[in-house]
Amino acid sequence: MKILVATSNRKKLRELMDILSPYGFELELPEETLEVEETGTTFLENAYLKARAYYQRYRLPTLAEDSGLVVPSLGGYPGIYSSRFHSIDFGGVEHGKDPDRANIKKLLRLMENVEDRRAYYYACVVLYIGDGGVFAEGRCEGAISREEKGSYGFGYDPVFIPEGYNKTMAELPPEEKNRISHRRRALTRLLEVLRWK
Ligand SMILES: O=c1[nH]c(=O)c2ncn([C@@H]3O[C@H](COP(=O)(O)OP(=O)(O)OP(=O)(O)O)[C@@H](O)[C@H]3O)c2[nH]1
Ligand SMILES: [Mg+2]
Repeated sequence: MKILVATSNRKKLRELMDILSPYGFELELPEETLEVEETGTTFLENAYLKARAYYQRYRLPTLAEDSGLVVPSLGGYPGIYSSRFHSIDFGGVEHGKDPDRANIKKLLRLMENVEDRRAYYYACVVLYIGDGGVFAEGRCEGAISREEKGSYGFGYDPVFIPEGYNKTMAELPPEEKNRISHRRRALTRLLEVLRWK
């Protein structure tokens, strides 16, 4: 089954493809990336906004995903602001050319004196097929390290230690991350909802 993927993040796309291709899904990138403003107040709303925008343009079954890192001791931040955390009005703005690095720098700075380092990744996926769609969610529990390690993955992976590991997500090869990630869990649930597996 061919599905359009409503994302501008190539690394996210790669993970979605690696997880879904064994189930016979062919994921396609749109010809043109749309600027979709993520104005929702939840991951679900933002995933729907992205899916609907691409569906309305291309009229094809569309998969969107909104995800982020939730740190309870920071009141749930970065949360839905994960990709632009460095630039938002919370705990001071962090400058830098690479947004992922600036996000990590800000997170580690805000957590310098924080003992409770528990965190989780969250993903909400939406498959939009016309008059609506189906959604599913997934979580990956873990903790925030004190220093960056590893070079696989993207985003906060160099400082996220998944539960049961003593390595960061960025030290795990892609197959391992894709076995335990929030994205994997959300997609597995989506396939169950669709009775696909
Ligand atoms: O280290 C990480 N490993 C992950 O597995 C992961 N998943 C999400 N995140 C963070 O959350 C933002 C998503 O924001 P997001 O869903 O809006 O995606 P995005 O803006 O990158 O692309 P798009 O799909 O919206 O076009 C990302 O940028 C990252 O900062 C992750 N960080
Ligand atoms: Mg986004």
